[in-house]
Amino acid sequence: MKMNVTNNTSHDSKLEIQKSRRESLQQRNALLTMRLNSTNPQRMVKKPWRASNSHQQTPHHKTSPTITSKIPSPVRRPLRGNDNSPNRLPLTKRPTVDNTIHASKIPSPIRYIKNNNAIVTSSTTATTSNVTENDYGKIFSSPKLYKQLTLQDFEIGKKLGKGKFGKVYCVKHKESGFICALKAMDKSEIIQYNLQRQFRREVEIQTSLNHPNLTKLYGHFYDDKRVYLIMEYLVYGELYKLLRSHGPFNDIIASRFVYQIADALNHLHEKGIIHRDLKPENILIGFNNVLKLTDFGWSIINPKGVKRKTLCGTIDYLSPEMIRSREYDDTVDVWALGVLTYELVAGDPPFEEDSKELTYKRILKGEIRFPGTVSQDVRDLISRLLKNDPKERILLKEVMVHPWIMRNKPFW
Ligand SMILES: Nc1ncnc2c1ncn2[C@@H]1O[C@H](COP(=O)(O)OP(=O)(O)OP(=O)(O)O)[C@@H](O)[C@H]1O
Repeated sequence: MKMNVTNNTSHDSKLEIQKSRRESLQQRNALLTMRLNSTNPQRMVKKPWRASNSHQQTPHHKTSPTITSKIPSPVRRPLRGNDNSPNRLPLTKRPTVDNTIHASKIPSPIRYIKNNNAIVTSSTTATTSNVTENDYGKIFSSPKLYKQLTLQDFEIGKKLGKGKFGKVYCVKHKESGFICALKAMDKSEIIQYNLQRQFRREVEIQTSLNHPNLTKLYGHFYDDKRVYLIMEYLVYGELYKLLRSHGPFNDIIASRFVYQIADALNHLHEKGIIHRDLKPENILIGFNNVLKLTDFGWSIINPKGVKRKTLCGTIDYLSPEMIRSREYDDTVDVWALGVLTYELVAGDPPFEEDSKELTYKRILKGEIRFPGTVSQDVRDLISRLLKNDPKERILLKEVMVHPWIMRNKPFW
């Protein structure tokens, strides 16, 4: 639901906004309840969203994509820690995620850009909760409840996915009816990989953040075997899967996505946090194509001016200074945003090669080859983000007002 709030908003229109926000929360809960119960909502038929400035659409653009259940998951090469580091994680392929409900129950998020009335029509059979967004955080941060939370407080729904250290489920908090994502991780594995400190840091950082484009962590609890993270539930899953199934996005969609991630990164940097693992796998999609950056496992609180040296991230997204083992700062996220922007409009990362060594070589060379379908405006932005010298990289605030963004913004 798109709302324009101006400074002169009257009391009445404020009430109107609050009301529509509440309604949209109820709609959200209704859809989530449907998904939790795996009921079969009517297929929501909507006009495919078309870009009004169609000249900007790439030949790859499809107007009505559907997320398919079995999306081939090309090998990504996560790189975690120095080769000698005890914390180095195995360089494994990302696990395949059971995405069946995404495919069968809920249409592509892209269709929601201009037409989200479908949420209303589809929710008639579902039960709704009266919990408002502000209450969500309170439910789990209330000292009384927080201390007492156990797995029994949740109704466990579908498995949403599996990460290296745990499984993620769609769950309903029985008392409030609030639907969220619950990530369960084995304590023994955290200890085995010596990740206690990293885990604690991830929880601390993510709990302290509050931004529309960052996945909220409402709280956590544990039992003898596992620790559980209660997270905001992002109904459409990973941006990576959408990109794989949809192909490159047109400028209107991609610019909106890039704007949101630039905003999220800017917020993190203002708080002195570097994400260090930006990539489409770590971006989840909520209602109305709102993107949420997630996975703060490699984030670090980094006071301004302090440089870091740890090599981390994913090979295709590594910055030249990281590859050269030089000191770096939050501009590594700006580089990664350049790689992400390229991947969104071209379909693949800019320096992708068959081997790690060749990829490194291409990153260091910094030569960007654009497919003919990529517009001049976005080429300009990508070139400014992917500057070899970190000091020359465009500021995130400038990204948000770059001509590519500004020209496409009216069509979001
Ligand atoms: N908040 C969420 N809402 C909806 N789906 C989620 C949420 N968090 C995770 N998922 C799904 O569960 C999958 C596993 O997530 P998880 O965070 O455990 O692992 P990961 O990020 O894929 O890998 P890693 O183990 O490297 O962190 C994700 O790929 C995503 O599809």
